[in-house]
Amino acid sequence: MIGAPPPPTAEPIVDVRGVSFRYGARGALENVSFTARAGEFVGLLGPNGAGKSTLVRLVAGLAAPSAGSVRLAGLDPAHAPRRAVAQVCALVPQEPRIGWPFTVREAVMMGRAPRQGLLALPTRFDHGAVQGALAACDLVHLADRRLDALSGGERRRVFFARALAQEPRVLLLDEPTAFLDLGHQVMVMRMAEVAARGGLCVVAVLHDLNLAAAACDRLVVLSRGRVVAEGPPADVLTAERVREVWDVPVWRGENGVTGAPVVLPALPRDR
Ligand SMILES: Nc1ncnc2c1ncn2[C@@H]1O[C@H](COP(=O)(O)OP(=O)(O)OP(=O)(O)O)[C@@H](O)[C@H]1O
Repeated sequence: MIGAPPPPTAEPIVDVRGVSFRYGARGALENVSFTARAGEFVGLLGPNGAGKSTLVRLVAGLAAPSAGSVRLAGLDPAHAPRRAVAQVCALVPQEPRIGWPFTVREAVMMGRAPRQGLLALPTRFDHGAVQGALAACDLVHLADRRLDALSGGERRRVFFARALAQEPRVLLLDEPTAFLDLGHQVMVMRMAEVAARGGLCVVAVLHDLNLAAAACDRLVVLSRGRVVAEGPPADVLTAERVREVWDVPVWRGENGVTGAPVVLPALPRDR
């Protein structure tokens, strides 16, 4: 963890209260409440199908809750103008899509759209934001490469850079470390931490409990559409809770270098 999170008294910029959501007859979220503040890095954890992506989509305004309320810097994101929402919040979805003929630099420049006038040429501020995002994501050497000539992991970094170039107040990341090698997993988590320490509110869906424990200020655990735990990583990631929620017996220890909690499956091997 880099530096300290904001005091718990700060106003939440993401404020989800008593939210439920259904896909047709199937309930995905049930009475979920959750807040996140500027300067905070919050990890959303939970097994497959727990409702994490659905919650992120509601915060980004891509869907409206069937009950309860979502506020994003005071906006109702499902009903506010998309441009106003995009000036506050950038989402890096699980499987971002974009037309292939673009270069990395052009794709990252798309993040500037909510800040540009219709048909206006990019300003030096736009170019500066794009260059900064490319540098932060270790993409400068790939800037003129076409997206279809990148590996899956490289493309994920491009979408992260596009979100940073958007200069949002809230950064929503859905599994930002999927398909990345260990070095780039750590790089992305550090970028998220640095963004939070710089004043962004960062909310990331994560499956790697140990990366989440090492980097996040606070963890929120979803299970079957409900919040079942919330708090600092060391309090949330107990062996009992991981076994209960993920249905796997684990060994719970501590990273000898950082002090962060570590959980590893504790299944005896069949020999
Ligand atoms: N488009 C959809 N139509 C119908 N049901 C859906 C749809 N998307 C998700 N669901 C269901 O809603 C529930 C929550 O899904 P969601 O994708 O939010 O879970 P998740 O925690 O992000 O899972 P994962 O870790 O597997 O990505 C699951 O039961 C899922 O099957």
